Amino acid sequence: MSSLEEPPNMTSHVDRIWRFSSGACRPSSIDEVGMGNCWIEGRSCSSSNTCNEEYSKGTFVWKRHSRELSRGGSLNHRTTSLDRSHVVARNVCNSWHLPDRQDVWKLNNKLLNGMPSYVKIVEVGPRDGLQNEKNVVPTAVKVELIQRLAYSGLPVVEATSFVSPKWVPQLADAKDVMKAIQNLKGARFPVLTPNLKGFEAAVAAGAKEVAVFASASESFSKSNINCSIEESLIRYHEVADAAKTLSVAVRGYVSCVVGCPVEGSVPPSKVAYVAKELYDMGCSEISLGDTIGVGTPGTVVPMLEAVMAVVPLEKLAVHFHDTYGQSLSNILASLQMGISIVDSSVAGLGGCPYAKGASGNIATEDVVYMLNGLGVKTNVDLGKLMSTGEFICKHLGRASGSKATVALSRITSDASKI
Ligand SMILES: CC(C)(COP(=O)([O-])OP(=O)([O-])OC[C@H]1O[C@@H](n2cnc3c(N)ncnc32)[C@H](O)[C@@H]1OP(=O)([O-])[O-])[C@@H](O)C(=O)NCCC(=O)NCCSC(=O)C[C@@](C)(O)CC(=O)[O-]
Repeated sequence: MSSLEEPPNMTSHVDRIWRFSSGACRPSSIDEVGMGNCWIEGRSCSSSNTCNEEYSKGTFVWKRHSRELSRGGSLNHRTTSLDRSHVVARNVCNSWHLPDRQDVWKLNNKLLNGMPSYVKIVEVGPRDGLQNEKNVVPTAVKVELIQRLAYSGLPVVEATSFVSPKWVPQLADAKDVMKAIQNLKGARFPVLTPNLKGFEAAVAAGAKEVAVFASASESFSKSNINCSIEESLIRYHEVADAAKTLSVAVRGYVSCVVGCPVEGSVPPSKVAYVAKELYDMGCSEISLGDTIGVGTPGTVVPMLEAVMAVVPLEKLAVHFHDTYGQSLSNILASLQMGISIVDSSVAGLGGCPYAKGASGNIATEDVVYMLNGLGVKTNVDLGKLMSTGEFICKHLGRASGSKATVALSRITSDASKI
């Protein structure tokens, strides 16, 4: 296969490590790496160095991107707070995995057909992630997590929930969290509100956006919010009306869009009904949640078709839990159908306290990695995001649920040993 035929992200793992291992291509100092003098590209190699030659003929795609990044992108920023492997990781994330959309297009015209050029990622880790933690995370850690996520370039970071502290004690400090992020700029910080009481408390605490959460399954509605679907819609009408008066945007979630832990499979018509109700009452965005992560493209596509028939495509978001490892394929199928808003959780944190056995959301790092590979813009800095994931995982005392983070960390730690 010639280099032109080779898909940009298909370089073998071993080959990549070999390239990293090439001693002649190593940076002579951390500055050299940090300032974007990308050593992988071989610019700092001598002319007799094979590495230079290899990259000039084999990796035209990322090479052009390295140049773009060094002009205005994050490779130009001198990083003092990150250690050497972080900087290396950043270079890897920001150059290697950013093919030119045009080139990918030529190679994979069919795959990219209909796909958006920009995807808005809604980070739900501080809410969906931390609501399910056994131990309550200190407020200061939550606040730092939110700050770091916003600093990574995420446009929306769901911050917390104004729900009953008896039901979800993990987020009982919602007011304090909101107070601490009042002056944080660069992202929007919606919060969950299950009723008017929660909405009023959220607005009083400074929330400018809220989210209501209904279910397409009667049983899940009962166990999650202690009322029927219809009762929940009445409550959410009240919230939506109050929000309209205050010009507060409301996002609407629909849970159990393909399966329910109690009822099993959920018909697409039921999902479409709840989604339309939420949309009609004034929700500006409808997020479709596969709460227990059972969906595959085989069930997700018909569900999306049903919802797209009643709610405008641009108002729809997808929210996949990764219990069965299907999230990325479901996201890809959703993007191919034109969806351009994806929910995810840093380090794959989370799960729903009322859906036993459901694992966390798909890791934001893995979504960004895939979108970078597709040449779809997110404006998220994968290096900063990965170090945010490390920050929260360190605090929680567990490994990251992001496969991209695990793989990239292994590569960079191999590189730093050389
Ligand atoms: C909905 C309720 C409140 C009903 O709870 P309830 O017990 O039926 O409500 P109630 O009206 O009888 O009130 C009981 C007590 O809660 C208080 N209360 C009532 N409302 C509030 C409030 N907003 N904030 C604080 N306190 C509240 C109320 O004042 C009262 O206090 P008491 O008189 O006993 O001292 C409860 O069931 C609840 O809080 N549930 C939260 C469930 C939750 O947060 N689930 C996780 C999020 S959903 C999710 O993860 C799915 C999603 C969105 O990610 C998408 C997906 O993956 O599918």
